[in-house]
Parts: sequence; C-alpha cells; structure tokens
Amino acid sequence: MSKTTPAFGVLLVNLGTPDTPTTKDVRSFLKQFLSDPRVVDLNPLIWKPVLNGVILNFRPSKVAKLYQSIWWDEGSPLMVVSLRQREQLAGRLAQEFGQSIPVELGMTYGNPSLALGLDKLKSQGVEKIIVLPLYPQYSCSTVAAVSDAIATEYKGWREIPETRLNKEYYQHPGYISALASSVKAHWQQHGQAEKLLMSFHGIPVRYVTEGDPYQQHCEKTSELLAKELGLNDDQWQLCYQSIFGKEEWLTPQTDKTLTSLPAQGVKSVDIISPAFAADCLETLEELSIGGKEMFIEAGGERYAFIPCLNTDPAHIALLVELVKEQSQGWY
Ligand SMILES: C=CC1=C(C)c2cc3[nH]c(cc4nc(cc5[nH]c(cc1n2)c(C)c5CCC(=O)O)C(CCC(=O)O)=C4C)c(C)c3C=C
Ligand SMILES: [Fe+2]
Ligand SMILES: [Fe+2]
Repeated sequence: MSKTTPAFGVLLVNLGTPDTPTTKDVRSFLKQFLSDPRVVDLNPLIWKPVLNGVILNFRPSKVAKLYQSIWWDEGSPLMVVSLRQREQLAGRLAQEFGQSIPVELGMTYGNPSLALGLDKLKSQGVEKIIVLPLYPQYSCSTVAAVSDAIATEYKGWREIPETRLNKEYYQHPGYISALASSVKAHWQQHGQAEKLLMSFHGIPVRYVTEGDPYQQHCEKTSELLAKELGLNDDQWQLCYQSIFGKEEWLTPQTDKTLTSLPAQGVKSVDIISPAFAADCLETLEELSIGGKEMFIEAGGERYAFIPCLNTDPAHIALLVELVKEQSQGWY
C-alpha cells in the first residue's frame, strides 16, 4: 500500500434534513425523500399525483414552522450533530488506528449527498469503504435506501471500491450500554419517572408483514435496554411515533400512549428515542415539545425527554467499535 492510500474510509450516513427551515427548502427535501420507493412504495401512478398535488402543496409550510421551532444558530440539529459525530469519529479513529482514516458524511436525501461523500472519499485515494448508516434497527425504508443510493452512484464509476455496509447494530452491547448510561445519567440528575417510554420511529405494518425485521429489532432493543436498566415489565413500554399517511402503521402509537397513561394512574414519564442517533425534528419537536404538551394536557404531571446519544463519548466509542468490526482484514 502506498503512503497516500488510506487503509480504508468511512461513510457516515443519516437521513438528511432541509438546508434551511423555509417552505421552499422543506418542499425540495420532502420531494426527494417521499419520491423514494423505499420510503413510500405505493404505485407511482397513484402516489405521484398525491405527492405533487396534495402533500407538497400543504405539508412544507406546516413542517417548515416546526423546523423553525427547533432550528439551532448553526443549522438543523440533525446536520449539526452529524457533522460533530463525523469530526469526533475521525479523531478517535486516527488514535485507534495510528493513521488517518478518512471519514465523510453523506445524507440519503438533501445535502451533503451520499454521492458527494463517496466522491470525497475517492478523492482521498480510498479504495475500501465502510458505510455506516446511523440506524441501529434495520428497515427497508432507511438502510436499504442507503444501499440503493450507493449502488446508483457506483453506476457512474469505472472502478468501484470494495464496500462493506453495517446493516444494523440494534443489539450491540456498546449501543445498549450507551443508551442505558444515558438513561441512568438522566435519572441521577432529574430523578426516575414511573415509566420509561421507548419511542421508535414507526413504519407501515405492511412493510413488516412483507419481511422488514424493523419491529423485531425495536422489540429486541427495548428488551435489552430494560434488562440492562433492571426495569420490571410495568416500568417501561415500547411505542412508535411519526405516523404518516393513511396506511396502518406500527402500534402502540406514542401519542395515544401518552394521552392514555395519566388515566391509568401513570403521572410521570421519561421518554427516550433509541432509533435516532442524533436529535432531529422527530425528537426535539415531536417528542420533547409535542409529547410533553399531550401528556400534561391529558393529566400527566412530569414529563422528561432524554436526548439521543448524539456526541456522547460512549456513542462515539460504539461507532469506533463498529468500524473496527467492519474493517477486519483491511489494516
Ligand atoms: C413516509 C414515510 C416515512 C417512513 C417509512 C419513515 C421511516 C423512517 N424515518 C426515520 C428517520 C427520520 N425521519 C425523519 C423525518 C421524516 N420522516 C418522514 C416520513 C417517513 N419516515 C417524513 C415525511 C419526515 C419529515 C418531516 C415531516 O414532514 O413530518 C427524520 C428527521 C429529519 C430532520 O430533518 O430532522 C428522521 C431522522 C427512520 C429511522 C425511519 C424508519 C425506521
Ligand atoms: Fe421518517
Ligand atoms: Fe414527525
């Protein structure tokens, strides 16, 4: 190997986010995202008119306001956190491997694109690539979409790099212990609520019946986390958030759970969202703001949102571990 050829490179992937919280940028982000058949697999003859005629006319302005309510000075939380994760992972990998390991960020939708991330790795002489989607639980709507986007980009390359895809890490001991430590740290600072809700991003039930293991992965993650925390069955509950469209999605729904708990005598909840590696619209707005309003209005007394793992050192250490596992034989 020549001095200029890195042992391998890492493409860190997340979903993506609008460039700015304006209706225009939210529309272009939603258009790309919701046009992916991995996300919405309905017949295009039916879906395209609904998307272009209805959704992209009404949803962007509504969702732009939600983004504005959680936007940071430096940009979209998902982007800001992802850039910090990239930087910290690169720093830790250089220490771990005793050489510079290029790490680039690529978003499945929006900017920086997966294609740009791959191009940047290529321009650094990378010949072997580890693709690390920041989705602990596999779903066809997320991880397979990453795989598709990479295959599409490679269609334009004469020589493609050897590529390994980290498909999932929902039961990795480093992931479960990082989640458990973040919950324990929260309890130490704020006290423990009666119930810990583990809220995962939902998907249509049909995707699961057609073979997507996502629900099974979410269940396993929850059981392992509850076990690691020593919780009894009545001290925790799994639920699914972010329902979209008219189809049946996974249940129990987070919002319905939150509004029904106070009547069942549960007046305090902690809520964590293990499916997200970085805080984003779905956690900061839907859970931290919206969930709290719902729970308190329904008679709840204390509601606490536990942030995503973000740049928690235990999270970065887990990413290093995943890279080490995937890079076996490459250095
Ligand atoms: C339309 C169907 C959708 C599926 C299926 C879906 C799966 C899915 N999504 C994530 C992670 C994220 N989703 C985010 C936003 C978001 N998701 C959908 C729809 C589906 N997601 C929409 C329409 C939106 C945009 C916001 C809105 O209009 O409501 C985000 C946040 C992005 C941000 O900018 O902060 C993430 C992250 C997972 C993990 C998943 C399947 C497991
Ligand atoms: Fe989503
Ligand atoms: Fe949402």
